Amino acid sequence: MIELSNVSKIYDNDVTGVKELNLTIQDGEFVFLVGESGSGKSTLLKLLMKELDPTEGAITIDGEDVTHLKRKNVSALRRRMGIVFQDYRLLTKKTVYENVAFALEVIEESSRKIRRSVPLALNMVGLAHKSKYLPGEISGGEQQRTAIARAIVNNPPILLADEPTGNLDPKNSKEIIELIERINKRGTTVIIATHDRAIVDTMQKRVIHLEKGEIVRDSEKGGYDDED
Ligand SMILES: Nc1ncnc2c1ncn2[C@@H]1O[C@H](COP(=O)(O)OP(=O)(O)OP(=O)(O)O)[C@@H](O)[C@H]1O
Repeated sequence: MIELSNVSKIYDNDVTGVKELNLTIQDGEFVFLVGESGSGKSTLLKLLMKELDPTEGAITIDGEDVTHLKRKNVSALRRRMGIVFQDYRLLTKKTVYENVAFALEVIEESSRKIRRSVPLALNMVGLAHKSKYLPGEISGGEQQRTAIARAIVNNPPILLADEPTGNLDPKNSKEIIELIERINKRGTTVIIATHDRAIVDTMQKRVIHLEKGEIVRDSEKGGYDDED
């Protein structure tokens, strides 16, 4: 369970990122964060992945207070999170297989575990047949699927995604969201920041709407613009 209690982030230039957020996300939930550009979606994700510390308030993940963590504890927390970005962030000189394997190499997993886990993750995202390709040789949708394989290869309980379909056409966007939904159905908690109305409207999941850093709507199931 992820809990935010009265969480605010004020940037150094006095700009409010998010303000007095109170939020509980249960294990296994699928949550969309929506709102205009600048409403605080990325700030909230960065607080969860501990790229930022809150100015005020408290964050707990699975009962552990993670409001302020030392660097080595941030690494331990990140092992429990898969993270996906709009721009994929793949290593351009490594193959699809090597990009996914790299996520395990940096946490010093055994080569046996890597040999076993990488093909499973690539199968999950439907890319086993492209494992020897470089990112520049595959489509944007396939690059994002590679990034998702990298994010889930260690079976993290939480998957965070910041505009994962932002660079994709509607068909690829739908495929990516359906893939993330399959990952969610295996039990992973999913939190996605998005502008993509069509996706949010189709999926009918929990929607948290931010405006100027504040939560203005939290619907258990709904579309992008639904009233409560
Ligand atoms: N590093 C930073 N320093 C100062 N202000 C920032 C910083 N990052 C974000 N902000 C400000 O915090 C507010 C929230 O930004 P945030 O990036 O969280 O919004 P967002 O909803 O993710 O927007 P987008 O959809 O454009 O990514 C904005 O006013 C933004 O300008």
